[in-house]
Amino acid sequence: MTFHNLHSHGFIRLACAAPRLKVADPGFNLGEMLPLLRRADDGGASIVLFPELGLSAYAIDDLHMQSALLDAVRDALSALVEESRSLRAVAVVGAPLRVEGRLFNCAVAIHRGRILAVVPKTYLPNYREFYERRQFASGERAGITSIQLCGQEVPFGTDILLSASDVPDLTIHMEICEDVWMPVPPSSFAALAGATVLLNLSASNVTIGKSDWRHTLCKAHSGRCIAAYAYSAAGTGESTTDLAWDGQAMIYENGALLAEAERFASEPQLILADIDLERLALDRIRMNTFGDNADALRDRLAFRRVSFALEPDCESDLGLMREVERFPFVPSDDARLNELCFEAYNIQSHGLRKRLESTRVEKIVIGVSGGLDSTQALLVAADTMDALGLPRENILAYTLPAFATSAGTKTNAWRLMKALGVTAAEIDMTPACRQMLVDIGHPFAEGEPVYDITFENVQAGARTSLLFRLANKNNGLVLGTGDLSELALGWCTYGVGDQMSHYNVNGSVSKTLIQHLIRWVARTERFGGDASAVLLDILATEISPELVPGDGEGPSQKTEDFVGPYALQDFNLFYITRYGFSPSKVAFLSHHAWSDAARGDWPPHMEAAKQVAYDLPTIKRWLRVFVRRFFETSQFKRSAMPNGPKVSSGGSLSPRGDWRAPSDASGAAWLTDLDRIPD
Ligand SMILES: Nc1ncnc2c1ncn2[C@@H]1O[C@H](COP(=O)(O)OP(=O)(O)OC[C@H]2O[C@@H]([n+]3cccc(C(=O)O)c3)[C@H](O)[C@@H]2O)[C@@H](O)[C@H]1O
Ligand SMILES: Nc1ncnc2c1ncn2[C@@H]1O[C@H](COP(=O)(O)OP(=O)(O)OP(=O)(O)O)[C@@H](O)[C@H]1O
Ligand SMILES: NC(=O)CC[C@H](N)C(=O)O
Repeated sequence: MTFHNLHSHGFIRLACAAPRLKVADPGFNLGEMLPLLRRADDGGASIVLFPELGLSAYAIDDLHMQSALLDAVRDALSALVEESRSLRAVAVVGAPLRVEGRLFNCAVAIHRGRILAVVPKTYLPNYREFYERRQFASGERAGITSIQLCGQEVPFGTDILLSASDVPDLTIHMEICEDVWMPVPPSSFAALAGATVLLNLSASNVTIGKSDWRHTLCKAHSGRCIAAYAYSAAGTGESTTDLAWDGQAMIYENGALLAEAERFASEPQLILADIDLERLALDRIRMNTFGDNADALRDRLAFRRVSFALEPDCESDLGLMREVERFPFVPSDDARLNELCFEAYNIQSHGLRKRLESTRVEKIVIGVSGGLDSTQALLVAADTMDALGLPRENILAYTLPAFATSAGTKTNAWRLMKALGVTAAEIDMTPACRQMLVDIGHPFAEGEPVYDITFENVQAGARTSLLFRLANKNNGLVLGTGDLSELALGWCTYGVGDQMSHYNVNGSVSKTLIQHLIRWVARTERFGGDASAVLLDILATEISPELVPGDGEGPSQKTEDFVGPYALQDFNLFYITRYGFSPSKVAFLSHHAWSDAARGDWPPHMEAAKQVAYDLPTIKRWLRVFVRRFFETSQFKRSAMPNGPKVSSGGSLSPRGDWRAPSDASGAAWLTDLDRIPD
């Protein structure tokens, strides 16, 4: 398997086809299906789903009981079986089939000349415009386990799953239209029994608003089942004697819409999307109650498994047919980003509000550097005071310059504190830091330009020590500012340093999101025009801890030169901690998200200069830094982190919350996997 092939990373390509159709003309209908099937197969699809009763057409009423029609369906099926010999994909088609004197509305799965299974529809609608029971029998209690079809002995029943022997986690279930409109669809049991790809062959006539309802069903069902759910409904050509058809086809994965066909199209429709089977399997492991639910319903999960070797193309670069956002914490859709910013601020500020109320402490002490994190924490603090009806003067904000503080950040710190109306003060940290450097015999005290970790941490420590004592003196809480990305990388000074506080509102907010939160406050002018102006200046400032003196031309320490671009590190952080993906898979995804600056949407209002691309070697280089720092050197900092609210999914590293890990682990397994990424 090659790195650039999607099958190497737990993906499988799924297609939904909505072909043109003629009423009661199986020969014509097969002729329309085949080109779509071949197109999907050429495009790397492993499963191609067609609509309910697609060979005969759905709305043909009593014509379903005509021998000539049923024979023509069998002939078309035989032809399809022959055609499938030259294809890799599993074709799933709908057909009316006579079995032991009854007629069933069936899904037929065909792969390389073999009919894998026939699954009859369970729930036959017989209300309002539907009359299926007049022609069909339900497959639920048919008592038939296999049938003869096209010269083959074929498993038959509603209790069948198709399991690929050569693709991990690929288990397919088929159900038919009405089946998913039930309170408990057959696919619920299939998912609990291990099916990851749930297929629905549908013929759902359209009425106003019905499309939304189908979306709701598929979205919720795919999420509830932690599965892919593909839905392909009959469209152009179905009989309009009494009804109309829109050909709605869609593919969902765990609540997210991956692809959707044009409705009411005059041309045949084919949609493809790549399903992340590994992600589904990992999420089912993580969500322990999924397994509990299976245990509780064990007597309903007696499925027969039909095993087959899919033999997908594992060598070619087939691309990746799903959108991978560059910023997993920052949506590129403006409306969603607005909503997310609103929620993030409220979560942060509600967390702090509760802590102040329960401690009966009414003051906050915070160090304001003019950088991003302390700005965000200060904005949250101001919001919290407003919500509690306390004066903003209760925020005791300090700017604490030392050896490396630049005029620019200090000016911005002052402008921000003034614009927000908090109690502002400046304390020069240089004498205290110099004294400690003298006391510990550091060469800097002798005038030598030694700017090592000790030199840096003396400053971070002195600031923290001072803030805690100011909190004692003023009966306040020290508000932490360190963000999620810094925590992941261990980019903070432990203990007596910025790692510690009484309560930290930023611990679950990534650096890439913080930038947008600040921009959102600036744009919405929540704190007035003066505040907005300084916020935009802060956003334009280079990210630096300002612990090592510069040469007057900007900071000497650019954080991203050390730990890598936060854009990439937040990507790594999200996929490694939220899903548990291996580094090589993260690199594969990151390459799709980041290799071409012109592909896909960027978050709104993002500076053009930041809209850059990263090649695979760069991605690999910084991923190695992430793996080393995250797994090997910084867990002890997270094991002792202060309290603070979880803000985003995939955004908590609290040992009391989402992330429990040993502080003395080896990163060897991740580093070995990293070597799978080509240079
Ligand atoms: N597993 C483990 N369990 C317990 N203790 C462990 C440990 N591994 C190391 N240690 C101890 O911890 C020490 C390392 O931790 P620590 O003292 O924090 O020091 P360290 O992580 O080496 O340095 C702090 C880094 O954070 C950067 N920083 C500081 C402040 C703010 C920002 C910012 O941009 O926001 C960045 C700073 O530039 C520097 O690179 C080791 O020397 C060792 O004594
Ligand atoms: N000059 C300063 N004055 C006051 N507080 C400071 C100063 N420098 C650092 N701090 C405190 O230490 C924390 C960590 O410092 P650091 O400079 O790394 O973060 P930041 O400037 O807030 O944000 P960023 O990491 O994005 O630059 C700050 O958030 C702030 O609370
Ligand atoms: N074919 C079907 O099972 C159609 C029934 C489904 N409830 C619908 O309205 O579309």
